Amino acid sequence: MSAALITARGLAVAFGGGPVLRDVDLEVRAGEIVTIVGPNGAGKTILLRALLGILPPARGRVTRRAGLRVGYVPQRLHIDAALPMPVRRFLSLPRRQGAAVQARVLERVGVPGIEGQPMTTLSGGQFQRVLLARALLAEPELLVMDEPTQGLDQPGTAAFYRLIAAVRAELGCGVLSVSHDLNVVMSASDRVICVNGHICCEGTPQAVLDAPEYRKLFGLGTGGALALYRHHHDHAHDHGGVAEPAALEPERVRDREVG
Ligand SMILES: Nc1ncnc2c1ncn2[C@@H]1O[C@H](COP(=O)(O)OP(=O)(O)OP(=O)(O)O)[C@@H](O)[C@H]1O
Repeated sequence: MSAALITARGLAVAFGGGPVLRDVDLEVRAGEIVTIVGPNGAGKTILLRALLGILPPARGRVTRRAGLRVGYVPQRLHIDAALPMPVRRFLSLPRRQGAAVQARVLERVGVPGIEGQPMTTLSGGQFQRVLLARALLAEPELLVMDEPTQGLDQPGTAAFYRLIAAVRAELGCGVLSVSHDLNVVMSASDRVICVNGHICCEGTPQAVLDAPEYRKLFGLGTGGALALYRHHHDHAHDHGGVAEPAALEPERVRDREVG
């Protein structure tokens, strides 16, 4: 197996009120698609930011491979509607990119020829693809994405993840993303990590897909992915004020989704 691109050991992140994330051990290797799932406020974005070195760890260590090229697709990006920002200018932030390079990368992400279109007039799917295009300009060895399909419908989401799979195959990059699209995550990831203030559970989606309980649940809204929690979740949460949402309580989920 290839060496890790990025590794966290005993990672904790704290703000004034105490740790929001603790005891995180993880690594992402070249060519691997790893997806972080978890409830709202679980610390997913914080984890990405700590891995990227934007937030300092309160404890533990993050190691990035020397000279690692990272492409980052942020969760939200507000573009001021009053600011004329055509796609071509956006793609040249922060580094100027030539027309041919821009045309190629837009084509690559499935939105050719939109260089002149203002960012504010793009559809949700086009906008996300332009964000991805900008991240790809870094020729990343590791692509990090924070809820890249937020606001997209199911087919749009599925298409986006198919694109990510193709990009991974082409570039051989590692992909680390946060996602709420739990059913899609199941088929689009090599490994799923469930975070709720710490790593609750992790594993291959296949192991979960093979479980009879999962098959029973699969396809029923978020039921399939919630089966993941049910499958591995064998401990209580009593730490640091991070609440365990009722929606993730295993048996209740089962009753609600199957019954
Ligand atoms: N700058 C900050 N100062 C203090 N607390 C913060 C700060 N940023 C995040 N937090 C807290 O850290 C916790 C984790 O936040 P984070 O944004 O990582 O959640 P998340 O899992 O990405 O949630 P969501 O799915 O809603 O995006 C939350 O309780 C949040 O309130």
